Amino acid sequence: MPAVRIGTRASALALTQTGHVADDLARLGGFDVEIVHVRTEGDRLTGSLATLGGTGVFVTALRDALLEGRCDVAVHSLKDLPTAPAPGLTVAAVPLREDPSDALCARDGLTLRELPAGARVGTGSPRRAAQLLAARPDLEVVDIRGNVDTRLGRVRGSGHGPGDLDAVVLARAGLARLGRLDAVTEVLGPDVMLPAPGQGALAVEVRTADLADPASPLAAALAALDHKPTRLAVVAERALLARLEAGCAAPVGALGRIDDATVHLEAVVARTDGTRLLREGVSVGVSFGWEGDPPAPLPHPVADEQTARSAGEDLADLLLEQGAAELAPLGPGA
Ligand SMILES: NCc1[nH]cc(CCC(=O)O)c1CC(=O)O
Repeated sequence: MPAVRIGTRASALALTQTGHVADDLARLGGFDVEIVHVRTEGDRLTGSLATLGGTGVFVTALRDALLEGRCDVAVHSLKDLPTAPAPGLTVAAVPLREDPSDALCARDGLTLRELPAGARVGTGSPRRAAQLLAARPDLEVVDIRGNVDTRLGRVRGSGHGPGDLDAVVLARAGLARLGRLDAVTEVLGPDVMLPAPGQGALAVEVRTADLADPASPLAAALAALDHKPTRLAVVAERALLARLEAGCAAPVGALGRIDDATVHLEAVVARTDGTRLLREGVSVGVSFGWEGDPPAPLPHPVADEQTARSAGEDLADLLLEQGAAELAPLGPGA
């Protein structure tokens, strides 16, 4: 049986995500999968995520492991992946994404509307803070970080931590993967909170050289794992982020959806205190790249990705025309 080594961070979330991809690769390509643990800078640093500066703290060590041949495949949370391409590496699969929503995990089953005035809500994300405060200006947003269990433990009555908060906001997808949907008291719809670009999706990255033969077992298994509508949605979301020159800590939300061969992309740029939100959307038809007679699927839907990318760029330009850069810290060095 061909062997493949998958690199992962050692966090519970990374391990479950990697485990799912490992199972998929074993099923699709009959691989003997070995899991390799890689320690990343993001696991060591303890400061607020918003103050770490720069993007991709969770990603660099995994990419180094790939480039140095210590593993063959790396699984990332797509929202943690910088938008700049990594020389020598390719995201060969974006599997079907989970519900990309954010989720409120509050004490006593409370929803966002039901939280009392002045309630303390924990998040380290300026995007979540801004949209929370836009919906409920009376809340007190508390900057927190740490893994999912640490954050859930800070909710009063959770029984697992100090309980100094009334609620926290986390990605629903991460909670689903960890089997902790029991903690969710409200899934925040896109009308209230647009997720981070790429939230809920995974990126399966490999050395570009290993894809040279598209018929190789690894390339074929990755092509089968790739979910085209998810890929087009995240390409649009990430093109917007790149055009805005916004990092993962910027108060920018975006959600792409594919429906009837159309990419619908919605985005928000916010002032972190929630006093101003700019929200816009675009819809652009995509071709699904069927070719030949009889039609055969293209293995690499290049044309579609270009259309999805320009949807993201056009929406970013629209937001910039409306003053996005005056609201939020965007641009290099932001
Ligand atoms: N930045 C941390 C991170 N990276 C990916 C997820 C959740 C899973 C996902 O979005 O795919 C999380 C935790 C969170 O935001 O709650």
